[in-house]
Amino acid sequence: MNAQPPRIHSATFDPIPRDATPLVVFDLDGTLVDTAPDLTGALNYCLAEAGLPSLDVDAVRPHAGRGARAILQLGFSAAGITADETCLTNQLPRFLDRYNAHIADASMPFSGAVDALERLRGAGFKLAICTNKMEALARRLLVELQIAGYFSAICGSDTFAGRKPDPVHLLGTVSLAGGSAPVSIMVGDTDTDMEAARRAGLRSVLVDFGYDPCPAAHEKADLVVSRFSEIDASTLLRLIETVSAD
Ligand SMILES: O=C(O)COP(=O)(O)O
Ligand SMILES: [Mg+2]
Repeated sequence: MNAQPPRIHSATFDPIPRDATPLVVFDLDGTLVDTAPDLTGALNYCLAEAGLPSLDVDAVRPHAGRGARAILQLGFSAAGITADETCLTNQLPRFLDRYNAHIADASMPFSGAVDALERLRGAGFKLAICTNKMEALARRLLVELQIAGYFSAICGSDTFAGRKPDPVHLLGTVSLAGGSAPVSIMVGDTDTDMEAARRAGLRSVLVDFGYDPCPAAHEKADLVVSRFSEIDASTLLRLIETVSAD
């Protein structure tokens, strides 16, 4: 059983509805789950089929949040080959089939992530996923990791007409989760996430252990954390109230 939604002391701040349940929207790759190992596995499968050398996971990790095409491009360019659109379009189904079949072989939630989900749910927060992964892949990963049940909505790059940083993606996720933007927070690892939050009018938390915590992402984030233990109910409620009072 979930606890009662925490009280947000918002009486003086328009437009937060008094009875709104706070919502935390998580990015997936590089934020909740370290997906780089299985993305690297799918890449190396394609490279091997093409007779090209494999890449180490550490070489792929900084690019792991940029989608399958970018990861394929990285692998081919490391072998000195410029992969044109036709090459990428040909490789993509192979990559995605392999990834789909091995999506949780070695991918793991980051340290403290599941405890944070448990803690926030216990404190009455709603939780959701807004990822630029395709929705079916995101769902499969979360189910295989046995954490899908935490989320009121799981929205991927193909769920709505736009994807992050298009605010349509984030606002659609908030709406599907039954949340309200003024009491919602985006937690992510890239500038794409921080920019989506800014455009959608959500508070933002940057995890600096993710795949691409660049200076622009730091600049846009309302809060930067280095571990999940820093993400607790009181910190997030304070963030909602503080920014609301601006
Ligand atoms: O797969 C991607 O393109 C990125 O996924 P993310 O939005 O969960 O980081
Ligand atoms: Mg990410």
